[in-house]
Amino acid sequence: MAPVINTKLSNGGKKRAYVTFLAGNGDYVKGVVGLAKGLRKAKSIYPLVVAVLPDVPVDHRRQLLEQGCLVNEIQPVCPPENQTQFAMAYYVLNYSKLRIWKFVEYSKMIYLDGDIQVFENIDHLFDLPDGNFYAVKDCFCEKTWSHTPQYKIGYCQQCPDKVTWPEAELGPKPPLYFNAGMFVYEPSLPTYDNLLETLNVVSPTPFAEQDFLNMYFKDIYKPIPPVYNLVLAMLWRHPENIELDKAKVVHYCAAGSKPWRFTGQEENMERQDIKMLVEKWWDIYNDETLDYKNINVRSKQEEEEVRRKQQTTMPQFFTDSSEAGVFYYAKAPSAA
Ligand SMILES: O=c1ccn([C@@H]2O[C@H](COP(=O)(O)OP(=O)(O)O)[C@@H](O)[C@H]2O)c(=O)[nH]1
Ligand SMILES: OC[C@H]1O[C@H](O[C@@H]2[C@@H](O)[C@H](O)[C@@H](O)[C@H](O)[C@@H]2O)[C@H](O)[C@@H](O)[C@H]1O
Ligand SMILES: [Mn+2]
Repeated sequence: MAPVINTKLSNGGKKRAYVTFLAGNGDYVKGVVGLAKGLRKAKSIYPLVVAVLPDVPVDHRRQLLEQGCLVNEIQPVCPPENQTQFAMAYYVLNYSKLRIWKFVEYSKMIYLDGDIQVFENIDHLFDLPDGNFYAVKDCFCEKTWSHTPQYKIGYCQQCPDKVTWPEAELGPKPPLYFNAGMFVYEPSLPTYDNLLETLNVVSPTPFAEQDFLNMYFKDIYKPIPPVYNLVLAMLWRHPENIELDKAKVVHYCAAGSKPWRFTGQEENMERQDIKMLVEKWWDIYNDETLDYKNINVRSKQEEEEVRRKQQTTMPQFFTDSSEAGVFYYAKAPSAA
């Protein structure tokens, strides 16, 4: 089922933004606050929109607004009645992510899970050619995949030559499959309507909306490098494919790796690289200089400083104003 291709002009002068998803009254709000501060630290120029389900409490919404986020309430999306055993019971929540295709005030958006941190600027991804769906390839080796034929024969797209896909027994090799914790997409009402119509006629599957999005966008999916979504399990499943110091985006999706509830008890959570990444997440979360209110204060002080300097005489080492250096000062930070 090919998606309705975006017929809108490539940007039509419309806006761009990051978008994440928040449900419930639990601790994922910490993840979103951390993400907002991380985008600010990475000097992103785009805002962070947070699509919140109605059950997100006022206090959590206030925290997000105070961090400069744009809070959009969305209605839940429930898959058709089903007996599916989701890989994680709460994955049924994640179908509500599909509402972000309605945010057509934006020409292009980058979706990021709330358990993702952006450690380096990735704004350049907004300039990827329109008409495609960009995301990082997932891995099939965690036991969350034990229900699949890939897992059962030890096949993974991260190392396609390790175990040859047995076409005779299992049919054609599965198409490339992305992790839906991060993707670059174009909001579109026709696509949104078609997504929801299609959802009503397909049976839900263990990875919920991630499976659904992979099926829906398989014809226009374009893989991007793992530096844009380091799925933590790659560190022990496919270390040969990862250069940790080059990771721009880290996805804390391995069991036990959510920084705000990290205990270090689960399998692989004793690893030094995991502990380092969790600490890096907390460094940003706890950095008060990254709070939206402080950033604004600081940029006003910097502008004041620049104005004061500009009132002084032109430094003698400039022969004339044409050589005068342009005083650079911090632009007002993005809303994120
Ligand atoms: O109780 C919850 C569970 C999930 N989420 C959102 O749904 C996303 C997907 O869930 P999660 O990241 O836990 O899935 P994983 O990537 O770990 O499989 C999260 O990042 C959050 O943005 C949420 O807000 N509240
Ligand atoms: O609702 C399904 C979820 O599926 C994905 O998480 C999974 C998946 O990536 C597996 O491949 C990994 O083994 C596992 O660790 C990881 O949690 C997305 O990250 C999440 O946003 C959401 O779409
Ligand atoms: Mn996630």
